Amino acid sequence: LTPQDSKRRFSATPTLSTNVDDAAYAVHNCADPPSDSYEGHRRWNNLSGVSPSSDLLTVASSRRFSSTPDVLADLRGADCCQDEEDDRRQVIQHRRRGGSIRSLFPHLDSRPDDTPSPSGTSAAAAAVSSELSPSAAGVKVAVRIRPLVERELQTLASAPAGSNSTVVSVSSDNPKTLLVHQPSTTNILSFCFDHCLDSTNPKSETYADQNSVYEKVGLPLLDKCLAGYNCCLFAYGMTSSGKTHTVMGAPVGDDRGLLPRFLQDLFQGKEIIEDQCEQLQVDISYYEIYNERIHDLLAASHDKSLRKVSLKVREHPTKGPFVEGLSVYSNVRTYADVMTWLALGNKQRATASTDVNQVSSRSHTVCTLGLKKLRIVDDENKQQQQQTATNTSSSASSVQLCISSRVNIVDLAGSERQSVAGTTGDRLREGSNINRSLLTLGKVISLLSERVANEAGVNSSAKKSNNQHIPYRESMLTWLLRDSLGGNSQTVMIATVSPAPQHIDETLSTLRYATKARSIVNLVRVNEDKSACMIRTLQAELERLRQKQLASSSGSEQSEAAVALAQDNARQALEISDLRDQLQACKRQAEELENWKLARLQAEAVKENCPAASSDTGSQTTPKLSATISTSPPVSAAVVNPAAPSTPLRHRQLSIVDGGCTASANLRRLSSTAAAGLSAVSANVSLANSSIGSFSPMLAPISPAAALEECL
Ligand SMILES: Nc1ncnc2c1ncn2[C@@H]1O[C@H](COP(=O)(O)OP(=O)(O)OP(=O)(O)O)[C@@H](O)[C@H]1O
Repeated sequence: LTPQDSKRRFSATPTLSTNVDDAAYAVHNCADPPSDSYEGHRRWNNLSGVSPSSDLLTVASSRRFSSTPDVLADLRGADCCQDEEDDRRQVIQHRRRGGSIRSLFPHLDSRPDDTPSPSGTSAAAAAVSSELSPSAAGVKVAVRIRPLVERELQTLASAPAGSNSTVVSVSSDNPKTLLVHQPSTTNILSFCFDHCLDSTNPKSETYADQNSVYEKVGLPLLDKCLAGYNCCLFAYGMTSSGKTHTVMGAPVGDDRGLLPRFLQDLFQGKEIIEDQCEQLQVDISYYEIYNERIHDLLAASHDKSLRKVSLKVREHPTKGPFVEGLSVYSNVRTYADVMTWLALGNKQRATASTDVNQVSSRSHTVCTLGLKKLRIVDDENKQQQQQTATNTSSSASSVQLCISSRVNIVDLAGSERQSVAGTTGDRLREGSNINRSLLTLGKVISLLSERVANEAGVNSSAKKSNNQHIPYRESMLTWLLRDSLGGNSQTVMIATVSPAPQHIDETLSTLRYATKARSIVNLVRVNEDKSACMIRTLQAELERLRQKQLASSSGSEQSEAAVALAQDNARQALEISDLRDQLQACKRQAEELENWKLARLQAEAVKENCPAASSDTGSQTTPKLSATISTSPPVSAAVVNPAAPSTPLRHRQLSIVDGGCTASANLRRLSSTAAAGLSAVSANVSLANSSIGSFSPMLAPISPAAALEECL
């Protein structure tokens, strides 16, 4: 960093007493975004003056330590608080704008919550087991074409007229197809990838800036790692093709690379997750593989000898290869904190100038983020746990591990030709080591893609090469990335290429590697703690039982209603039966009336045709009634009540009406002999001042003679 640069950049803060403050300012407060990536490079390297405090050194020796605010404050000064506030404000603003958590982080939906499905435990258990069982996930490949750089433009200026300035482009027909124009043969080769990102011309509509690269490549990985999958992103390409620009870019501003953007969103997501009774614990480690040796980039020491101590790779029986003694900063709280660690690592990584790249990475760097999603168990849940797990009641913790994942972001050193890079001495040795490890990486990729082809039955020599050994341990890089290549990881390769004709061979080589990498299939699964999984299943079971109990209690309410309804029905049935009885009675009355009419018609017929005979025969068959009306003056109307002949005669009454006066007589059966003449009076008729309104309206008033006839 030249004094002029420094003056320009830090003009806003005239008195910065320590290098630590400079570093913090460079990371967090640079108001002037870098004009190009080289500027960005320098900005990261500006942190070379960071000299961590002795406190940090003491903690660092224990290798695993927490990323406490004091430690970070030592590294970057007090300005951090402002950045934390900014992060928080961003999230709050998003919420105020009505933005939902889900819209910002769709992955929050991808995990099944604890609410059991109606079908109960079996569904919950099935969901749990399906998450834990591995599924196939192909390695995704994105290719990014960087713009021509100054050096390439100069070379082109001296090229013969009419020659192509760029030989790599994205097909206008298919955005996933990359076209390479071979200048020597005028052939056009096409390659297919998951994303083709053209960053050659900022004025083009399809220009892929840093943000669109992040959204296409980084954001899906963020979703995956928050859902509990291990993830890996590695940038691959020749030297100076734009790997570091893509992964790191500048620490601030629009030129920020994929990793800072990823971290920013991760920490925004952390805030949101923590609003939901969950915690997201983020650990960070950062190392480089330089000349096949591993250096801890976060071994924050001013002592250079300690900083460059070579660490060893060991094999954990279940977790696989790991770097022994690597510093891991646990529980990093904010984006500002994590950027401080990243800045420290970037300024410690090995870079040097070559003929093709002024700031060429001389090592592969691996930034590893360990994520742990913890659930804060409330008292109710705790009680439930105590009930289910009787022995653990005293040790029930208030925090429960749900899922964990590991993210490796790898910025590989670029392959280089000695003749082009113009390297000698240390640079040459570095270059050959870089090439050797990249060669092993290429071999591993080739063998893995062959294995996939064999399994698919594409390769004829299937049997032979299916069991072929994959030489992961031939280089540190492939050994440490074993899980990312053919293991349990959602992996993305971002291949960077230069569009310049003079790099066409390296470009084609990169694209062929990328094509092979794209055919690798990993077996991925959610890293969920088994006990958490068990607790989740038990909670689902408990909830199912609760729901069942709730349903049965609401069932008893229903049965009460059913009883009331049944009683109602019974009441109604009784009423119906009453009505039916009444109807029957009415029908019977109607029948009696019919019968009576019939009898009357018969009597009339007998009287008209043969009165003597009829009386003889009638005396034998039908008992007759007779009455002498001895009223004076003679009555004008007579009514018999009731009219039905089936009613016993003694209950029937003859009423004789005359001008409002009623005479009534009880009818008596006469003997058959007496019945022969109507003169035999047997009815006692008395007059009374009573109304006849009580008589049935069914019987119309008729003449006294007719009334008597009816009685008979
Ligand atoms: N997309 C881009 N837009 C603008 N400039 C870019 C882009 N990609 C790369 N560059 C420029 O190209 C040069 C080389 O980029 P970078 O250092 O990222 O390459 P590299 O692949 O990491 O190289 P090495 O392997 O040597 O480290 C830098 O000056 C950088 O600014």
